[in-house]
Amino acid sequence: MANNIVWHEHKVSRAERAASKNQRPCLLWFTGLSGSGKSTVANALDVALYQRGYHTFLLDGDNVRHGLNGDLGFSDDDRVENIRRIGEVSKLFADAGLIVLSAFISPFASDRRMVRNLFPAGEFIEVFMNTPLETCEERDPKGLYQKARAGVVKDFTGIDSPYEAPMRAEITLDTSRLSVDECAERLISYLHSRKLILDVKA
Ligand SMILES: Nc1ncnc2c1ncn2[C@@H]1O[C@H](COP(=O)(O)OS(=O)(=O)O)[C@@H](OP(=O)(O)O)[C@H]1O
Ligand SMILES: Nc1ncnc2c1ncn2[C@@H]1O[C@H](COP(=O)(O)OP(=O)(O)O)[C@@H](O)[C@H]1O
Repeated sequence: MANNIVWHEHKVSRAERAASKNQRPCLLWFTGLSGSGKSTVANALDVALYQRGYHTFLLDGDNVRHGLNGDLGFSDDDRVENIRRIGEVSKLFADAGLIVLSAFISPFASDRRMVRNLFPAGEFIEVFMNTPLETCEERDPKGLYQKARAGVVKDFTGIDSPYEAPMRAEITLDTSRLSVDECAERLISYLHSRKLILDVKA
């Protein structure tokens, strides 16, 4: 596939780019059912980091599926390709020195492992939104569970398409028990404790 293509080393390294931002590049990978709070919590963390002066970028399921992955649906194969592309894009943003927040259902453990393996140890942080299906379905912010139960939407995660829960996520959050702010605080504390952000300017 990549015949006759030579990898170019950049003159400015990812570490140098990140050091000038007082942070280490990393990827926070939010995974969980639709309605589990991935977007809401990722956005809250994004705002909190931005307000403290860190450089971030948020990639979100619905938005990426409008553009880059507009050709993909929700078959197993399309979900695999969706996550493969997003993993590569996340890596590019991290190479730019950013703290990347990616919020996708990413139902298959093997795909999440593939993305993890693109990153140096400690720079892929799996955030498992372990909100019970009942709560997600009760919230049903987009009315999709109702459509899935009625058979109007097919292959819906948690209903007629599988979700493989992470076994060893770095962080697990249940938004039926924690507020948005509590979730964001836990994530900030984690980043701080791992020295991924160096100086919290609260
Ligand atoms: N069949 C089916 N199953 C699951 N989700 C569906 C489906 N059809 C549409 N949607 C909407 O698409 C959003 C999930 O896209 P993702 O790219 O995160 O999915 S995946 O990681 O490829 O499984 C998901 O967004 P979130 O609710 O934010 O998770 C849904 O709004
Ligand atoms: N503690 C909480 N954390 C995150 N979302 C919550 C919480 N409590 C209620 N919600 C609501 O649940 C819904 C979660 O939807 P969303 O963030 O889009 O989830 P996902 O991106 O996983 O599909 C939103 O309507 C949000 O306002």
